Amino acid sequence: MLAPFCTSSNDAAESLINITLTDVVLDRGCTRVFDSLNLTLNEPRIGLIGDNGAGKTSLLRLLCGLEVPQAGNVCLTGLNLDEAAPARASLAGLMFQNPDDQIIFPVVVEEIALSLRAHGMKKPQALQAARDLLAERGLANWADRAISSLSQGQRQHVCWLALLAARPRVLLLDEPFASLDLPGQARLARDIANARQQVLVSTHLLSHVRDFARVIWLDQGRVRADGPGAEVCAAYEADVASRADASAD
Ligand SMILES: Nc1ncnc2c1ncn2[C@@H]1O[C@H](COP(=O)(O)OP(=O)(O)OP(=O)(O)O)[C@@H](O)[C@H]1O
Repeated sequence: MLAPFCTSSNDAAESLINITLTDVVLDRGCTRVFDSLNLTLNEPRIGLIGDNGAGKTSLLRLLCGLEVPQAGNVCLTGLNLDEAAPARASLAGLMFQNPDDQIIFPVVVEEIALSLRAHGMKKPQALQAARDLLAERGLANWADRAISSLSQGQRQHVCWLALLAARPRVLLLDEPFASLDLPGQARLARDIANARQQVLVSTHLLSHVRDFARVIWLDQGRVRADGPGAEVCAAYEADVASRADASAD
């Protein structure tokens, strides 16, 4: 039997891990993305917003060890990326912007079972638990479907279920709503609200983070604003509107 994926907000608060970035410098290719970035990320729900290329994906990739900074430190629970490496998959898990960058197996049930096997389940048990998870969600008929037969939004849904099954302590979601239809967005928003883990969400759909206690607006690799979602989203929208007006003149 799987542990429940959702719990009360009190339990979510109890499972917070301390994330700090200190003087982080990150280059990707010939682009300097971050130049001395400092952040402490301790809230249960944090939104990341900003223009294309602002650094949202790069920040999420740093937190799960897919990017290594040229200088500075990224620490999870007080451990830097190297020290945290053995436990990293159980600390932080990324849902990629593009499902095809995340999905490994050709069939839905195998992809979700992979996440469960990371917790030591044997293959037959993991496959059965993956089927049970899909059935609980009314998706039993997806189990044996080829990933290649799913739409982009359906693949994103599989990625979300695989991440939930992996149960890392921090869920890093890179534009998770991008390909979802409106019912899918509502379902994912409800899942995020109920998740027992700490959640960082990057999105261009501000309605999904406006109610968060904390939203960070990244602008060309720098923190332009950081505070309650309603305030930071309003500031970003005002800036976007003023740039649109300026370019129309
Ligand atoms: N694979 C890469 N190689 C080189 N540079 C990259 C790579 N990926 C991103 N960059 C650069 O890093 C910077 C930050 O990109 P990043 O993907 O983090 O932005 P983002 O805020 O997630 O953008 P978007 O909203 O378009 O997803 C950009 O200048 C981008 O061109």
